[in-house]
This record gives sequence, structure tokens and C-alpha cells, in this order.
Amino acid sequence: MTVGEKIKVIDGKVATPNNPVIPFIEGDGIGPDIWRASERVFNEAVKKAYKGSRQIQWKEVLAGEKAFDQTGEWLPQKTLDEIEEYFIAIKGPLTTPIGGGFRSLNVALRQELDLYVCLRPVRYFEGVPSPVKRPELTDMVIFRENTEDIYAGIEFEKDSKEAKQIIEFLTNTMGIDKIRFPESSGIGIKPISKEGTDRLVRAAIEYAIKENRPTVTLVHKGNIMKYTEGAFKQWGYELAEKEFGDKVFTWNQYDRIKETEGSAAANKAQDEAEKAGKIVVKDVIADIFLQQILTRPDEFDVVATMNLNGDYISDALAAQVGGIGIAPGANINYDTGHAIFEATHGTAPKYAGQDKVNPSSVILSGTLMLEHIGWKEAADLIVKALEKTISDKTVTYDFARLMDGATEVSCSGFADLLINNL
Ligand SMILES: NC(=O)C1=CN([C@@H]2O[C@H](COP(=O)(O)OP(=O)(O)OC[C@H]3O[C@@H](n4cnc5c(N)ncnc54)[C@H](OP(=O)(O)O)[C@@H]3O)[C@@H](O)[C@H]2O)C=CC1
Ligand SMILES: O=C(O)CCC(=O)C(=O)O
Ligand SMILES: [Mg+2]
Repeated sequence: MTVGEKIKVIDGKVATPNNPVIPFIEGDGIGPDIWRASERVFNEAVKKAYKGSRQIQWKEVLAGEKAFDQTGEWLPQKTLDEIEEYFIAIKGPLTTPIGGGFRSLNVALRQELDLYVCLRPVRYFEGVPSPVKRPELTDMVIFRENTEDIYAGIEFEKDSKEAKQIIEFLTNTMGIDKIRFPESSGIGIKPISKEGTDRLVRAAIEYAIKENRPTVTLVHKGNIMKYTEGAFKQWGYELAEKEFGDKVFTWNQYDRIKETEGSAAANKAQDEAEKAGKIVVKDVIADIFLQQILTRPDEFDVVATMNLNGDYISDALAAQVGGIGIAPGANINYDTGHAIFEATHGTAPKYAGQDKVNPSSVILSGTLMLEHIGWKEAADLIVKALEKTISDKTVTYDFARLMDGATEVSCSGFADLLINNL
């Protein structure tokens, strides 16, 4: 076997050798089935695209159940060190116990490496079964903040010393009398910072500019959580105007024009901005957003939101274009260049070891990774093969159960077909 070389990040740009070492985490549950299938597809696509002159040297790093069985640790420091050293990694899903036990290893990886953007593109592949009438209208890219929020795990159990201390502080020092049942409350804390918001919204707008996306929508629940979600909206608008100037037109600008010159002038200003190719930065409250993505999905392009909202939105949008079996993602720090690519779905334990589930989410996460390292030709081959395989109606169980005249194939069988169609 040839020895691989390290990917480097120079001045924020990824420099990829012809034989990059890329660490992978196989994952729990369905992870091993999916990884085996995906790895073959990646290798064949790279071989075909570059006629053997390029090859990925996969390096397994441990996390989750496999790590615990082999090392006694769920997330060994060595794994974090190696991903940090090699910059780019890809992972299968990892189990998180509910209501107790260790905290999410997926979240820990994102926090430890400060991978502040969870990027989740949502697009329709012709022929995929969908619960909506016009699934092709859904074409969005979610920028989900990945390190803060109530999601990030600052939580204290009911009756714990910490929960009692916080409740005592809130009640006696802060004069809060709205904790309905102070004797039996667990406590969760939701930090949302200006720095965290700025870097997330900056990445979303930069992406919209680069990819010619007409709008960036800030999704928040700022009417209720004013100083966290409401601040996210406010800081987002401020950053857009301050850093992107005349490349954007914000709904804050719209409101200011409306206030001084009236609605007609504000509408005209927005029309002119759109005609001039400026990106419209707008906002929507999270609950109505979940209705509007169903009723008028074509009004949304790039979506920037906080961690918990982004989690719900990711799965809801995935459903519109065929489900969680075809929902890729990436966790990225655009400043250090570190990135871990991973599917949106979890370990689907009831299907573990059955060679049954759809490997497309990890495979498409891999195409994001190939594009990220500059190997677009290989990524394009995989996307085309996926389109062909779906249009042939040879699909895994999740699609087969909703498609007329489909032939159901296994997870590995689907990978075989993709490879034939490369
Ligand atoms: N990033 C990560 O590693 C993530 C980890 N998790 C963890 O995964 C575990 C299980 O979570 P759960 O809530 O059940 O969510 P999952 O995403 O694991 O599974 C829920 C359902 O989604 C469908 N599904 C998931 N993956 C696929 C696939 N590849 N192909 C086809 N269908 C698929 C199945 O639907 P059906 O039953 O209809 O066939 C499955 O039962 C938890 O421990 C959770 O914390 C969850 C999300 C992300
Ligand atoms: O870490 C987990 O177990 C769940 C993560 C998750 O749902 C997500 O990132 O979308
Ligand atoms: Mg999720």
C-alpha cells in the first residue's frame, strides 16, 4: 500500500496531495454497513475520475461503541488529535443515550474542534418519493450553528447540587419568581453569543455570494427568547450590513426605509436590490418557518439558524426531498480549515447489521468532502451515478416502500449499482 500524505490548509485554502490520508469513524448501529458501502463508492469514483493518479488513504479513528470496546473510552483523545492533525475527516453516526449516560459524542466532536458550521444542503433528486407535491421546489442549504445554544449541553439534573444552586441564585439573588416548580426542575442554559452568531452568519452570506443564492434567511424564535434568539437576528442583520455593505439588502434596511419613506419606497428599494443581484437577508420566526418550508419552499435558499432549531429544520427538510436516507452534511470551521463530514441521520439501531438502509446520506456527505478537498470530478461522478440509479428505480427499502414499480436492493447492493453507474 502506498503511504499517504497529509492534507494541509494554507491561508485558509485546502491543499490536497494526490494520496491524502483521511481519517474515518465507522459509527455505531447502521454505521458499519453504510461505511463499507460508501468507502467502495468513494474509491471507485476517485479511481475513475483520475485514472488511478489519485487515491485516498483511509485511516480509521475510533469513537463510540467500537472505541469503548477497544480502549475503554467513548471518544479517545487520540481520535481528536488525529482529526486535528489531518484536518478533514468523515464519520458514521454515533449513539447518544437518552435522559442520562454520556453526552453526545457527535456534539463533543463539533465542540472540541470548534466546527461551528453544520452545513446541510437539501436538494431533490428526480424520482425520489416525497410527501409534498412539488419536491423539486425545495433547494436550500442550512447553516446551523454547531457549538452553542441549549443544545450544547449545559444542563443540570433535578435535585443536583448545581441545579439547586442555580435555582437558589435565580430565585433569591435575581428575584425570578417564574420558575413554576422550583423544587422539581432540571435546568438547561442557552448561551448565544455575538461572536458565535457573527461567524455563522458570515459563513452563510459568503456561501450565498459564492454560490449565487438570492436570499439568506435568519430563522429564530426571537419574539419569545429575546436576548438569545432575538439577539441572533439583530446581530445577523448588523453583520450583514457592516461586513457585506452593498452586496446585501436586509429587511432591517427595508424597515428603516418604510418608516421614513413608506411601504412603496421600501418595496421599490428591495426590487432594485434584487435586480442588482444583491442578496436579500431576511428573517422568519421558527414556528411559521416550519409551515412555510412546506407551503412555499421556493422562497428560501440559504438558511442560517441556531443549533436546536437547525436540528429540527434539518430532519423536516430532509423529509420533503425523500427523507433522512438522503440527507448529507458537514461540520466545518472555516477559519482553521477543520471539517468532519457526516450524514444528518443517526444510528437507526433497529436496522443495525442488516445491510438494509440507504447509504446515500454518507455517500453524499462524501461528495461534499470531495468537493471541499478540490476533487469535484469524483464528486460529480457519484452524484450522476446516484441520479441514474434512482431513475432506474433500484433503491433501498426506504424509497422502495414509497415508489411504484421499484426494485428493492440492499445497502451494499445499492453501492454495487452506484459503482456500475459511475
Ligand atoms: N450525527 C449523528 O451521529 C446522529 C446520531 N443520532 C443518534 O442516533 C440514535 C438513533 O436516533 P433516532 O432518533 O432513532 O434517529 P435515526 O436517524 O437513527 O433513525 C430514525 C429513522 O430514520 C430512518 N433512517 C435513518 N437512517 C436511515 C438510512 N440511512 N436509510 C433509511 N432510513 C434511515 C429510519 O426510518 P424508518 O423507521 O421509517 O425505516 C429510522 O428508523 C440516537 O442515539 C441518536 O442520538 C441521531 C442523529 C444524528
Ligand atoms: O448527537 C446526537 O446523538 C444527535 C445529533 C443530531 O441529531 C444532529 O446533529 O442532527
Ligand atoms: Mg438531528
